[in-house]
Amino acid sequence: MLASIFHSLFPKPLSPEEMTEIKEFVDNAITSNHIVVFSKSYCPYCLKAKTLLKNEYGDVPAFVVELDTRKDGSAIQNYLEEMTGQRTVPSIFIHEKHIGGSDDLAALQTSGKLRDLINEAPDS
Ligand SMILES: N[C@@H](CCC(=O)N[C@@H](CS)C(=O)NCC(=O)O)C(=O)O
Repeated sequence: MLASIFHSLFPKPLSPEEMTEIKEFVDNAITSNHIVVFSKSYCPYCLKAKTLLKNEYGDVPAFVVELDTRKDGSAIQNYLEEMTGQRTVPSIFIHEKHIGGSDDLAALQTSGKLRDLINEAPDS
């Protein structure tokens, strides 16, 4: 218990190889899936975003990465922050475009733009 608190406060620095693996995993997730949600399993904003996507766009599979269930979760979160400027979860990508978090997703849905964004062909 104390050890796990210590390691979460002072994580072991990653080797360059581990960092490369993390970047490849994130970049590949974003380029290979129409919708990607970097999430935490206990996060209410994440649940709201995942529920909206499931209820409204269940036919478009979303790739969900629960950062709190992975050893490399905080390294992924650091990389996402470096890439997008956003540290909070959910961090959502649609057709490789970073659209933000749960509030941004909900605003896009309310304005009617989310459907267009999800339906739009990736290379159009
Ligand atoms: N307004 C943001 C709020 C997101 C938010 O506050 N998420 C919390 C988790 S519930 C967070 O990322 N906290 C920092 C962390 O977990 O590292 C949204 O709509 O996505």
